[in-house]
Amino acid sequence: MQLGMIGLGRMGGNIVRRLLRDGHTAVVYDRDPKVVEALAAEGATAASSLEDLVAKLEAPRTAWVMLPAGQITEETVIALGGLLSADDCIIDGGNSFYQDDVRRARDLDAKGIHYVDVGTSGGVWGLERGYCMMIGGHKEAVDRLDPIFRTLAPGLGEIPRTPGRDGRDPRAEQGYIHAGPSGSGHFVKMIHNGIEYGLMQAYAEGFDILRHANSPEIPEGRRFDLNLGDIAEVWRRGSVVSSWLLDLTAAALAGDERLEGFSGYVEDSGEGRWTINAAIEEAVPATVLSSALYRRFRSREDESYADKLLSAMRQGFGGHKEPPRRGPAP
Ligand SMILES: NC(=O)c1ccc[n+]([C@@H]2O[C@H](COP(=O)([O-])OP(=O)(O)OC[C@H]3O[C@@H](n4cnc5c(N)ncnc54)[C@H](O)[C@@H]3O)[C@@H](O)[C@H]2O)c1
Ligand SMILES: O=C(O)[C@H](O)[C@@H](O)[C@H](O)[C@H](O)COP(=O)(O)O
Repeated sequence: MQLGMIGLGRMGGNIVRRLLRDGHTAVVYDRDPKVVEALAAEGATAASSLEDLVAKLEAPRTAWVMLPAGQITEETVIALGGLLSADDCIIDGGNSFYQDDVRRARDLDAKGIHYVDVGTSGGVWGLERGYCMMIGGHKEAVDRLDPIFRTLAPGLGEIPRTPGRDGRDPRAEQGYIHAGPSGSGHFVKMIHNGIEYGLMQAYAEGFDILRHANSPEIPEGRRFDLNLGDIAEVWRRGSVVSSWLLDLTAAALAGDERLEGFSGYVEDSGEGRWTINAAIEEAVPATVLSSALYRRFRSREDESYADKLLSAMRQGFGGHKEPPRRGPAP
């Protein structure tokens, strides 16, 4: 099948590569001509603009947008909407806010253009492992794009089949679902990322406690100098907390247990915040996910005004002086 790809960064470039490997064809555009040239050398057709990309696609056309979410994606979807015709399809595979999808799908529907939102997970490993996809849109469009999704998905692989799923939609165990109408794909991906924050935070805190088990504050007879790399490794094998995030943790600790290459400033791209907004709207308690999000905010402050205020109040009511700040653990 033929696909137009706009945005050839860490995700879009490898998605195209995985499609080319499986016999699909691609017309590719990025504002950076160097990445366009690189993919053209691997067999894609280069486009020099959105107009050129649309002109090089055969009808009914499919254009996959894999750009930074927000304004850039919004402008590109609007521009494509002006260039494409009825029965063409726009896919947004980035981490867009699901309410934007609902609006865009409604606007494009008026022109007969399909809009499909694809929450895409797998990061830079997707080329080899495949991408887990959570898809929203009209059945007609999603079914038409099935050859693309089938190639991009991981497939059954070595994961044992879940008992009791016979007769259910086989796409889920291949690594993709049609979640529902437009917006639902990104809604599911949003919650996936909210969970991602919580899981990451749980591992981070657990390993931090292990690391401080030799702290001078612990009575001497029960201090432990633990090998975190080995603990991460052994937990990967048969333990209850094994997971891909733990695999990545083990790899990071094997490389440099002191994590010297990181400052610990943890960004967020929005999905965690939207997850909490959804929880509030639904009145669903999301204590772990909220606290993981707030911990990221705290990670960006060397000195916290709130913490200073805590110290000031404590000193005020009890005369408690701040002890000298302890340095980082060895
Ligand atoms: N990196 C990940 O692990 C990951 C995983 C899943 C989803 N996503 C989402 O996928 C989308 C793309 O992520 P990425 O990691 O590939 O980003 P990236 O920054 O690696 O790549 C973005 C690409 O878009 C190009 N670009 C920017 N503005 C453009 C414009 N106006 N027109 C054409 N090209 C333009 C850039 O030159 C770059 O090549 C984002 O929405 C992101 O949230 C990322
Ligand atoms: O499932 C995935 O492949 C990741 O979740 C992916 O979507 C990406 O790495 C996030 O955008 C990072 O999100 P934050 O910047 O919010 O941590």
